[in-house]
Amino acid sequence: MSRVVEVVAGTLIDRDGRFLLGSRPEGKPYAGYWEFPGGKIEPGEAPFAALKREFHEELGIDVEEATPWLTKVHVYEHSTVRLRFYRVWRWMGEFEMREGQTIAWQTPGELTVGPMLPANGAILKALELPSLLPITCAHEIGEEVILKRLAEAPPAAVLVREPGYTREALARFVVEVAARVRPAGGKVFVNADPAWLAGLPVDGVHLSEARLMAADSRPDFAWVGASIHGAESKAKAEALGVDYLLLGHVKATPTHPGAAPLGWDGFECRLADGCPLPVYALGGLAAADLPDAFAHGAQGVALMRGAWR
Ligand SMILES: Nc1nc2c([nH]c(=O)n2[C@H]2C[C@H](O)[C@@H](COP(=O)(O)OP(=O)(O)OP(=O)(O)O)O2)c(=O)[nH]1
Ligand SMILES: [Mg+2]
Repeated sequence: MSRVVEVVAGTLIDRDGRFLLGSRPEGKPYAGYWEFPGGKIEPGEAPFAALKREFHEELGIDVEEATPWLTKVHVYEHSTVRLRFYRVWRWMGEFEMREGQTIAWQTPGELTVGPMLPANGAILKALELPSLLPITCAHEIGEEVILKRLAEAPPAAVLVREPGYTREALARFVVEVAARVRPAGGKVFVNADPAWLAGLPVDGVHLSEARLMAADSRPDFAWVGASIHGAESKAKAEALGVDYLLLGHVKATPTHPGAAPLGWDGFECRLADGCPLPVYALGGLAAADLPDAFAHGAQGVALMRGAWR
């Protein structure tokens, strides 16, 4: 394979959750296509330094706080690129279109500009996912408290996971969850045999690591998630075209008594070389762990007991 061109790109996220796209200027490959601002890393340059330089050169703004996100290798006709996407949380300065480009603030899932650079599909989907993913544990704390919480504050997405439930019990609970979450625009994912979900009001299926490893094709749902523990299942999830991953456990949790937690360094290590999919950190975590999760490349935090306290 020819040399891989190292690229950084940044997703600016504003207070309303909108993100910034720019059009590629005339004279470059894919001129007129839309992209996240960024560009090639210079020899010897650190990725974050390259991100700051590119934003200054292209938009005249200073990136003050950014965290690493997805990493994606894509083969174009003109070159093979390794794209390191960052989420940019804070910046200073007024926008100046220094390359004659156009910019547009966009709402996740409701793009009004196009076409987008072909490598960017997974990142657009990741932008539709929240930072916090609550996971149900009605088998431990009862359904009532969970359904009450969902009604009071419907989350942007919820993962139903009820080991030990019969097919009928799970179906009934999923309908109750969906009735509280979906009218507010939230997504319902369910950890179950995909065949159990036919006809139920769900947005996605979540595959346990065992189901992921046994799957020979992507289940036919708008969203497919998977739990992974290491490189083998991560590779399988990428090959299957999964949309998001859960990786843990980061801290000690009653779900896995006796098994040593990964810690944040272990979590990051499992994603060595980056991951083209958004990854939620899981296991003994709370919303207060979000800054650590972002700093270690996570999409956010998946909460089980911590979501319902
Ligand atoms: N900036 C950016 N580049 C992307 C994205 N998606 C994607 O596939 N790419 C590819 C397109 C290009 O092959 C490469 C970025 O190179 P570039 O031409 O923008 O590089 P640059 O800003 O340093 O420009 P130049 O100085 O080389 O003209 O990465 C994206 O979202 N943002
Ligand atoms: Mg550029």
